[in-house]
Formats: sequence, C-alpha cells, structure tokens
Amino acid sequence: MKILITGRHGQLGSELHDLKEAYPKYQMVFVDREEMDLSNPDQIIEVLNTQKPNIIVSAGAYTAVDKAESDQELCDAVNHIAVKTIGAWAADNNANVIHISTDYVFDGTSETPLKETDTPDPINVYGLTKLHGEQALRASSANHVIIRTAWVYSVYGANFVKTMIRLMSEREEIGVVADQIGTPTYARDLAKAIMQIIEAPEFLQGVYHYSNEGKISWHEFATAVKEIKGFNTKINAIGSNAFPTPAKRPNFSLLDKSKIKEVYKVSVPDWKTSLQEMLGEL
Ligand SMILES: NC(=O)C1=CN([C@@H]2O[C@H](COP(=O)(O)OP(=O)(O)OC[C@H]3O[C@@H](n4cnc5c(N)ncnc54)[C@H](OP(=O)(O)O)[C@@H]3O)[C@@H](O)[C@H]2O)C=CC1
Ligand SMILES: Cc1cn([C@H]2C[C@H](O)[C@@H](COP(=O)(O)OP(=O)(O)O[C@H]3O[C@@H](C)C(=O)[C@@H](O)[C@H]3O)O2)c(=O)[nH]c1=O
Ligand SMILES: [Mg+2]
Repeated sequence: MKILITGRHGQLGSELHDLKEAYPKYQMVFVDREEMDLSNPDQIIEVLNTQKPNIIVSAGAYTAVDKAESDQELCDAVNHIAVKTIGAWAADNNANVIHISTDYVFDGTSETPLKETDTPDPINVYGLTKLHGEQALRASSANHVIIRTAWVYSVYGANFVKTMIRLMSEREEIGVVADQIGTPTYARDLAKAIMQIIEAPEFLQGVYHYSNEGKISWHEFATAVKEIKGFNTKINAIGSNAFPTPAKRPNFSLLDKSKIKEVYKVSVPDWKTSLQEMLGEL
C-alpha cells in the first residue's frame, strides 16, 4: 500500500512524516513544492503517474490567509485546481483521497458547533478557494474523505503559538482578539487521526470535522501559551475591529466532532493537554 502525501514541509506534512516509522507496512512518499508544484497541473499528473499511490493525503495548501486576498489566482490554483487535478487522477486510477480543508469555509455566524451538514459560506479568499477545492474533489467522483480542521499548530512551520511566543519575548503588552471563537488543533493529533482513517477496515467517504476538544478565543489561546511558558507580557482582550487585517475571519468556527468520533473512532484530545505537549517539545 503506497501513500503519497503533499505538503511535505508543512505542519501536517512534517507530523505525518514523524509517524512514518510507526507504520512500516505502508510505503509513505512525501512530496514538497520542488517535487510537486501544486500550481502546476501537468507536474501533479506526472508525479502521480510515476508514483501510482493507492492513497493520496492532500495536505499541501496555500495557507497565508491575509496574503491570499491580493494573490487570489495562485491561492485558487493551489487550493482548488490542484485538488481538482488530484481528484481526476484518483478517480481514473482508483485511488482514495484524504483531503484537508478548513473551518474558514464557514461565515462564523453560527451559534452552535458546526456540523458537516451545515452550509459553508466563506468570507475570505482562502476560505473560498478551500471550499472550491472540496467541491471539485466531490465532483471528481474519486473516493474521498474531506477533513475540515481549524487553528492548526505544531513545532513545525509557522503558526499562532509560535507567533505569540515571539511577540511575548519582545513586548510587554500585546492585543489579541477575544471575539473569534473556535478550537485549536495540534497537527500531531490530526496526523494520528489521518492514520486511524487509513487503518480503518472501511473507507467511509464524506466530510468530517476534526479539531481538539474545547471552546476558546484566540485571546484565551494566547493566554494559555503565556501561562505555560511563564511570560509576563500583558495580553489585552481586543475586538476584531481593533486588529484590522486584509482578510476577515469568522467570529465562530467551533467544529462538531461527533461524526468522526462515531465513524472512525478517533480520539480527540483536549486542546490544553495538546498545547502542553507541543510546548514541551518546542
Ligand atoms: N494552518 C492552519 O491553521 C490550518 C490548516 N488547514 C489545512 O490543513 C492543511 C495542512 O495545513 P498546514 O500543514 O498547517 O499548512 P502549512 O502552511 O504548514 O503547509 C502547507 C504546505 O503546502 C505547501 N505548498 C504551498 N504552496 C504550494 C505549491 N504551490 N506547491 C507545492 N506545495 C505548496 C507548502 O510548501 P512550502 O513549505 O514550500 O511553503 C507547505 O509545505 C492545509 O490543507 C490547510 O489548508 C485547515 C485549518 C487550519
Ligand atoms: C499576531 C496576532 C494575531 N491576532 C489575531 C488575528 C486573527 O484573528 C487571529 C489568529 O491569527 P493568525 O494569523 O494566526 O490566524 P489565521 O492565519 O487566520 O489562522 C487560520 O489559518 C488558516 C490556514 C486556517 O485554516 C484557519 O483554521 C486558521 O488557523 O489572531 C491578534 O489579535 N493579535 C496578534 O498579535
Ligand atoms: Mg496564518
């Protein structure tokens, strides 16, 4: 069984790579930007034809949410057209696709945890291109699982936790938004969940929501990092309007994880336990 993973050097790609030794029964092939430029459909097909994977884990993506607002074409190529291309190849070659999507496909107006049946309505370019990627994969008729996750962090790559540590080591006072509610996801937990899906006796298609357990704001997330790391920086709770960014973010993106727990029996660690684990390794 051969598994091809895109986004080798991203947070999720790196965590999946760390699990490679634990799964010697699979041939896990990782591709980075150089080996497979996701904005180049011909190269995607060429690599897939050479590698002929049984499973594709589509972890590569354009994730710079603010930059995407002025870089829509490239963002669409990577988050939408590449997924369409992967889906078409998988349908023709009977491969399964596990694709990663985002809480940012939702508009943030819900007041209850978001279910897979809730209607997406993105409010920024990144979210829109990710939604178009999901739709293209579904239309491809490839066997697929789409995992929508949220607020991903890891010791690898760039993320909110590492940004907060940098800011807190430089400043005495920072402001962090308190009116955007969701749940962080430790990329290692997500990588383990993906391997559990691969290990499952049956590949049950569809969309699944996955994050860690809990309900917090970015402000509470930053405060937890501060407490665990022992910083003295004052973290002011601010409204989104006091932290203007090119892209709008949803105010509420808490995901309901019932379906993935029920169908794939995955465990969903508490957000703070996972944050402590990650910070312990940083
Ligand atoms: N990060 C987050 O907070 C969240 C992420 N997600 C989704 O989860 C998945 C994994 O995200 P995560 O690991 O955090 O993302 P990262 O930004 O850490 O990694 C993305 C990877 O995609 C690669 N990539 C970007 N553009 C191209 C391209 N043109 N060709 C080839 N590779 C490219 C990057 O390559 P390079 O290293 O060369 O830049 C990088 O390795 C993505 O689908 C993302 O949309 C969902 C919710 C939250
Ligand atoms: C750096 C900083 C950010 N913020 C705010 C901005 C934003 O609303 C929130 C989080 O900032 P970030 O830029 O890390 O978040 P962002 O890049 O929007 O994170 C998103 O990335 C994509 C890829 C996803 O799929 C989403 O699930 C989500 O994780 O914190 C502050 O309030 N103060 C600060 O000092
Ligand atoms: Mg970001």
